Amino acid sequence: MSPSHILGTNRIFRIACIPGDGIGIDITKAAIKVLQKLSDTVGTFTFDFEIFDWSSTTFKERGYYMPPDGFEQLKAYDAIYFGAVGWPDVPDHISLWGLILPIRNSLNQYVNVRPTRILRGITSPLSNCPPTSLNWVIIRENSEGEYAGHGGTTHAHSSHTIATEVSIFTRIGCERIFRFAFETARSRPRKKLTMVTKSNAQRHGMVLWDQIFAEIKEEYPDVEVDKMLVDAMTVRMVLHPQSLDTIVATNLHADILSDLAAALSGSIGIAASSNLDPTRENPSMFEPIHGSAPDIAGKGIANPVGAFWSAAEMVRWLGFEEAANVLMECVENVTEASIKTRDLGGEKGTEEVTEAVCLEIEKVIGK
Ligand SMILES: NC(=O)c1ccc[n+]([C@@H]2O[C@H](COP(=O)([O-])OP(=O)(O)OC[C@H]3O[C@@H](n4cnc5c(N)ncnc54)[C@H](O)[C@@H]3O)[C@@H](O)[C@H]2O)c1
Ligand SMILES: O=C(O)C[C@@H](O)C(=O)O
Ligand SMILES: [K+]
Ligand SMILES: [Mn+2]
Repeated sequence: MSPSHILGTNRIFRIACIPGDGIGIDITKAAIKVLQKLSDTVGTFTFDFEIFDWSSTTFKERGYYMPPDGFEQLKAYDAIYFGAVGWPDVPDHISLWGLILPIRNSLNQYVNVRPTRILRGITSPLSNCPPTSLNWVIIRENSEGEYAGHGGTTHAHSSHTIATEVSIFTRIGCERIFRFAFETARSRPRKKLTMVTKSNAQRHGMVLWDQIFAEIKEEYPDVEVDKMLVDAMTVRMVLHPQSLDTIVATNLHADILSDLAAALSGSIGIAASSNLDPTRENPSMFEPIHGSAPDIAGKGIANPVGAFWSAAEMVRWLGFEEAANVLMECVENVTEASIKTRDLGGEKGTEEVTEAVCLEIEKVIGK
């Protein structure tokens, strides 16, 4: 341990980076560059990045995404930065279940936080939607529900093939995600939480979900709550975005709603996520919500903004709130100056946007 670490003047954080596949590689490189610039310029923390080559490419060579001691390796780090996993020549359930889902599960990252707002210089595809009208945080249950992985297939090779995909809702799983969601809602000015469900059609797990929400809300009398069926929620997000603030939803519902939220705030390429272990016993993992985007991979045009926003959330989680805010200010100075990729109507490449953010960091912090 360095003397500065002991004195606390320069905290050193070990970051495990898993770029993965496709544009995951480009945007992780961009995020590392910006984080490096931020730490060099701020001077109170340092990142020690280690790159893990766990991807669909290495899966095809070695037969596995993560080595058997993969989780143990990750536990030695302060945080994980993730790009994306998935490539057309590997079935998507193999890649997801080979890497990202087991990490979320094994490291107890039971919360996925997905903030959405309209950044400066970006316009929503919704007409009449100023930035003040769309400012949400989606809290995604990240450990069970429709992603429990329970089920199976029998009677294959017959006309009676059966496949089940069993959703699992547990009391503990529901209680802990709702408490996190209420705490998030309470920490925001509007103190407002919308719970998303589908308990009209799904009469067991979703009914338990609703029941436990009703119990936990008694602990938070200062938070205003309402409840939406997920289908109607899509309509409300589009037609009355200003009526929403903090949103809590199941693993699958929030997965879908967060892509919609990203599009409504301008692009899937700007949306961030934090996979958190709120107990802090294990490292948390930060990644943009988008995937490997095979259609644009290798072209140098991936939007790195979602990767930068995720990096800012990592900095915040590690305790440097002010530096996280400065990073977001710099990112928004760049989008406001119209230095944008094609998905946002611009013409810049990933590297040009990255360079612009680095220059902005020097300018803003150097002031
Ligand atoms: N957490 C993850 O690692 C994760 C997330 C989503 C999808 N996936 C995987 O990624 C692969 C592709 O999935 P998909 O096509 O459904 O979703 P995707 O998010 O990769 O792409 C959807 C569309 O959005 C565009 N897009 C995505 N990110 C962008 C960015 N940063 N800049 C500009 N445009 C961007 C893509 O070009 C594509 O047209 C699949 O294998 C899927 O399983 C992984
Ligand atoms: O389904 C998933 O969780 C993978 C991906 O779509 C994501 O949103 O991270
Ligand atoms: K991702
Ligand atoms: Mn998704």
